[in-house]
Amino acid sequence: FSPAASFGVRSSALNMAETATETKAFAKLPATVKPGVVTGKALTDLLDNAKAQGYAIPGVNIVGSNSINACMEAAAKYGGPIMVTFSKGGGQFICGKSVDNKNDQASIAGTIAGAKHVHEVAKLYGVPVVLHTDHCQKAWLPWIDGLLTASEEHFAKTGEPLFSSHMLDLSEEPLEENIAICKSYLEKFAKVGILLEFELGVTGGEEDGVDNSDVDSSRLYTQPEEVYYAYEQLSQVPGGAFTCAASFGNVHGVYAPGNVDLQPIILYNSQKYIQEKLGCEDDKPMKFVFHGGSGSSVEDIQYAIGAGVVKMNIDTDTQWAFWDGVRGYEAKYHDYLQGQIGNPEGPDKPNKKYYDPRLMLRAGEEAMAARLVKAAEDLKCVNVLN
Ligand SMILES: O=C(CO)COP(=O)(O)O
Ligand SMILES: O=C[C@H](O)COP(=O)(O)O
Ligand SMILES: [Zn+2]
Ligand SMILES: [Zn+2]
Repeated sequence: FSPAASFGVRSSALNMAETATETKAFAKLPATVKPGVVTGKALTDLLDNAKAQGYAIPGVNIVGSNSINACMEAAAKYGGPIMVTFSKGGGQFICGKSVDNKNDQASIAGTIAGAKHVHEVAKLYGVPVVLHTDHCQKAWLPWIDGLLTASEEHFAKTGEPLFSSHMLDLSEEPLEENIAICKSYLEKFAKVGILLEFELGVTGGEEDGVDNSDVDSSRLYTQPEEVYYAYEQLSQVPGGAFTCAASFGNVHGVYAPGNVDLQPIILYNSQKYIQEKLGCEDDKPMKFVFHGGSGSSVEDIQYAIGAGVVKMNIDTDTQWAFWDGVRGYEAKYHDYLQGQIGNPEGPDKPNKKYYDPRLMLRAGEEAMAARLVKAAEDLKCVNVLN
């Protein structure tokens, strides 16, 4: 099974250029996966490896260079890959909230700026980084169109797209329309080696400002027939690579115990159904994505990995971690942070060394990175590089 067989096709001139500036390969990962941004065939190789070895990669929502760097710092610590994920709102935030976002211009510019930051620095962290975008409903497709144009330009220059993968979340639309739009985008993505993540069913809680807390609970649980329909349709795209965000009761956010009823068995049932329909050897033909990872139990997470989950999204818990780091900093240095001058050491003592924003932001980064190391442990994504 190799839906992306044609990814990574490059001109021989580009191949020669790559040999000249050779980057070291990782011992435990396929040779195509190198430090820096991972796209095309290298990405499908990485996900195949995750599926075969039984680990999943953290997909982390970021909002700027602090959270992006915390992701890469964590990946270097736990010794595994990371997926840096831009939401439309996160991209807009990187551009700056004061900028008019007409026609998604700020979201597009900010997401590209964030991606370029990663392209520039990722190799210095020595880890494979997947550049991904999060939930995109139908009305937001112009955001993805802008990013696709940037990837096409990047591909023309370098033979690789700017972004590794995009999620299209058309689960508000009827299944046939959802998959038809996904298919038309996958045709464009495949030409430049971008992977598609599509969604079936609804992620509960809040999803990019859409409040799904009242949806009929049956919509929170995807049916195996829907997964097979999507698989069968999207497999028709030459060179297309895709993952599926199926709903098994996932909810964005963290709630009091008893409010979320995860049923990852749905993923097993879907795999079994597809395998029977296809008559294939692979007992996990679909690569699944676990949304709403925050607050999930290690048991549910590892069960889902056994059913073919290769990525888990985490946002709320890393938001909390970043804040908790800042909060801890403020608590520790409270008496040095009440004015520019004057602290417990004397009324004339300057406090510049305490209120420099880098100090509290660094505390946030450290706490976020520590939370991501824990996530990677839960996902069995530790020490998979060498
Ligand atoms: O699914 C997510 C982003 O798409 C993250 O969900 P959580 O905020 O629940 O971790
Ligand atoms: O599910 C997580 C969302 O994609 C994050 O969206 P947001 O940045 O608009 O909060
Ligand atoms: Zn959705
Ligand atoms: Zn999500």
